[in-house]
Amino acid sequence: MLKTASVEKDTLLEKSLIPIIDVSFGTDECLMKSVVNRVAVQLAKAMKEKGMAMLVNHGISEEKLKIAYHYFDDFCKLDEKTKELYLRKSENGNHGYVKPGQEKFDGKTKDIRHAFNICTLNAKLPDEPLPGFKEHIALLAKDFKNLTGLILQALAVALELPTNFFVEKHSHMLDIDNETTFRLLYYPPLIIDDEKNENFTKGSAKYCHQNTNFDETKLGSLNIKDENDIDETHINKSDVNKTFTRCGEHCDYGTFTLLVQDTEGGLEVKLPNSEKWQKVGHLGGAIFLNAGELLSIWTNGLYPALKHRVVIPENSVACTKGRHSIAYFVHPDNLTDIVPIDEPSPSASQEAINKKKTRKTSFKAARMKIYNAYQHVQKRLKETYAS
Ligand SMILES: O=C(O)CCC(=O)C(=O)O
Ligand SMILES: [Fe+2]
Repeated sequence: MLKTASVEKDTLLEKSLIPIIDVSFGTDECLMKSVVNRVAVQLAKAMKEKGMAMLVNHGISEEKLKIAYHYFDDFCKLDEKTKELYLRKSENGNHGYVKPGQEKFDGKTKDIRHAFNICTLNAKLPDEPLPGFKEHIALLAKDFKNLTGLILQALAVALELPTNFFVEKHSHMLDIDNETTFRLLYYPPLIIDDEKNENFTKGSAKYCHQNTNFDETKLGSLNIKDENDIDETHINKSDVNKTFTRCGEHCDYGTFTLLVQDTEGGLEVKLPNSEKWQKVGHLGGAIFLNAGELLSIWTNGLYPALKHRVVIPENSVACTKGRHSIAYFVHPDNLTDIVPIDEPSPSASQEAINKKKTRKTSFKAARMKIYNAYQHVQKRLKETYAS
């Protein structure tokens, strides 16, 4: 059995049901090629059967991640007025701060978490109140971008396409004309109220100030120093995962997502062709990779998008600890046509289209769904932020 840092029992990691892929690569080109080929074989199996994998030896240092978590804690601690200056505004795209309760990933349940979407490093970032924020995020984002390059190559090799097939379609990540997003997340500790707490207002979530002093040596015990040090969110027992949740069920919209979490805290998935929610668990230092909707459309469902959510954990240790995560949502350049790979794109020559006429029915069906990457993500974002 795999030794994980899970406090939850019965996790997919514990049961060795999540493929673990070693992605260590150096700067040597020959070595890199052989790593791409090996990762391609493992990724093909993982994506087909599970829609997910855990990446290890990826080279992104724990230290860099921790500093990013701390920066985001400091951001969440700023007064409301300052935070408002950085709010995500739909009319300006996806960039910016998202307050707890502002998103409903499943369309009905409010997500209790702070999020900061970074779509480009040239957009407004809290460098003034938090000197060094931008510089640090830029370094970390570069690491995620490099790792993404390797995965995009491996995916192409896995699908017997030219190695740079996907790389070329993702040439503007974190730049203009591309919706790739680096997202900082903080899930506050939760106090589930049994209605005996007199500070508790029935049916509402109350946010206090942040606890930024997370201390790994306390893993497994409550991360609460004293009453004044808690960013506690009280919620009514009957509202748990009904009115409020940590992140409602959804599939990510793009090609794939890379996700790191500092601690367990309710991440669950539905394996392909299963309706059962299963706990992921926690493998310290690993990066969780999950397939998104565009990869699924591109591969005609061969690599299904992974349904996932973050629930309010039943386990009181997992529940009363704050949780940090960072998601790197990989998106193709906006004008990329999203057409199943074995179908000609609308911009392909008439000759190529004629060649495919024998498969009239399936092509017709695919054409009905043709849109570019930008149109797809905009449609999905509208659904997520509809109040
Ligand atoms: O924080 C997590 O573990 C998952 C977040 C997530 O799925 C999302 O923001 O799309
Ligand atoms: Fe997600």
